[in-house]
Amino acid sequence: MLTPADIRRHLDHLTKPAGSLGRLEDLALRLCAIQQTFTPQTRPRRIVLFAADHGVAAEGVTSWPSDVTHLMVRNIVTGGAASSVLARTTETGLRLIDVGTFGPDLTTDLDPTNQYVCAKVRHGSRNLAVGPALTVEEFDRALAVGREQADAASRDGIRVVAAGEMGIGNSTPASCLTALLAGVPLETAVGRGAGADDAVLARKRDVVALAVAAARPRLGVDLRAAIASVAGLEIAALAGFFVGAADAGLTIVLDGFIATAGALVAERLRPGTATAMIAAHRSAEPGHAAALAALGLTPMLDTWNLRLGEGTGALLLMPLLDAAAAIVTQMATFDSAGIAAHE
Ligand SMILES: Cc1cc2ncn([C@H]3O[C@H](COP(=O)(O)O)[C@@H](O)[C@H]3O)c2cc1C
Ligand SMILES: O=C(O)c1cccnc1
Repeated sequence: MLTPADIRRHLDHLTKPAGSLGRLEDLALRLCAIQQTFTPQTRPRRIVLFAADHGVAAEGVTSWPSDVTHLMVRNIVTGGAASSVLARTTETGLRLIDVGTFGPDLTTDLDPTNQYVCAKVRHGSRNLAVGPALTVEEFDRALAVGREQADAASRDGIRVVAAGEMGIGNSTPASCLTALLAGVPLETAVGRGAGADDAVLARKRDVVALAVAAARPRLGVDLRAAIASVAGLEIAALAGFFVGAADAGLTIVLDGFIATAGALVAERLRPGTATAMIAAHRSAEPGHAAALAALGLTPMLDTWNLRLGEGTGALLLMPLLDAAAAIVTQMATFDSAGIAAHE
C-alpha cells in the first residue's frame, strides 16, 4: 500500500526543491495514490457523456427549451460541441449515451460514428415539482446503463475515465441532490445553470425548496426512493458509471456541478467511490465547492469560471494529468543525477 507520505517522499527525491511544482505535485500525488504506483498511466482514456431530458423543465426553471438536449446530442457526436473539441484536442475517446431524451433514436443517423448509444430508460424524467421524477425501478435501470459503460471502458483497457452530461433543466435535480445529500443550504445549492435570469432563478428556488422538503423525510426510510424522486436519468447513469469505474480500479476525473451530483449519489450508494476521483475544477455554480467538500475532494482548477458541464472541465484537466504523470515517471532523482543532499 502506497501511502500519501510514501508518495510525497518520492516526489521530494526528484531533482527540484520540495513542493516547487506546486499543485502539479498534488495532482501527481493523487494520481499515484489512486493507481497505487509511481508509474501512473493517463492513457488510453475516455469520456462518457450521458444525455436525458427533464419533466421539470416545464416549470420554467431553465431558460432553454428541452429540444436543445437532442440537438446538442447530435452536435456532440458530429464533433461541433465544446466537449467534442476538447476531447479531440486532449486525445480522449468520446461516447454519448442517450439514457432518456425526449428526442428520437439517432442510431441509424449517427451509426457510422460508433460513438452513440441509444439506451433510453424512458422519454425524460417526470416533473419533480408535482411528484417523484423517477420510480426506483427506472432509477436502477439508469444506474445499470452507467455501470455497463464503466465495465465496457474497463474491458477496452481504458485507464482514465471522465463522465459528463447533457440535459436541459438538469441543474434543477442537481441542486435538489446537492441540498439533500451534501446538506448544502438552498440559497447556495441553487444557481443560474445555463444562464437563468432572476425570474427563472426565483422559480427554480421555489421548485427545489418544495421537492427537497418532500424528499428529505424519506431519506432515512427509503434512500433510493428519496434520491430517485429528485434525480434525473443521466444523473443516475453518472452515479452507476462512477460506482462501476471505481470498482474496476479506473481513475475517475470528475467534472462540474451536475456530474458532482451524480458523484454524491454514487458515494451514498457505495461509500468510498470518491476515493477513485480527481476533481477537475470548481464550477461557477455556487453549490459546487460545498458538494466537492462533502466528497472530500479539492478541485485542481479553482479560478476558471467554467459553467458548461458536458465533461468540459474534466477534459481541460487532461493535459495537466499527463504532465503530472510525466514528472513522476520521467524526472531524475537527486541520487541518479548525482546532486548532493538537499534536506
Ligand atoms: C447550448 C447548450 C449546451 C450545453 N452543454 C451543456 N449544457 C449544460 O446546461 C444544462 C443545464 O442548465 P439548465 O438547468 O439551466 O438547463 C445542461 O444541459 C448542461 O449540460 C448546455 C446548455 C446549453 C443551452
Ligand atoms: O458545472 C456544471 O456542471 C454546469 C453548470 C451550469 C450548467 N451546466 C452544468
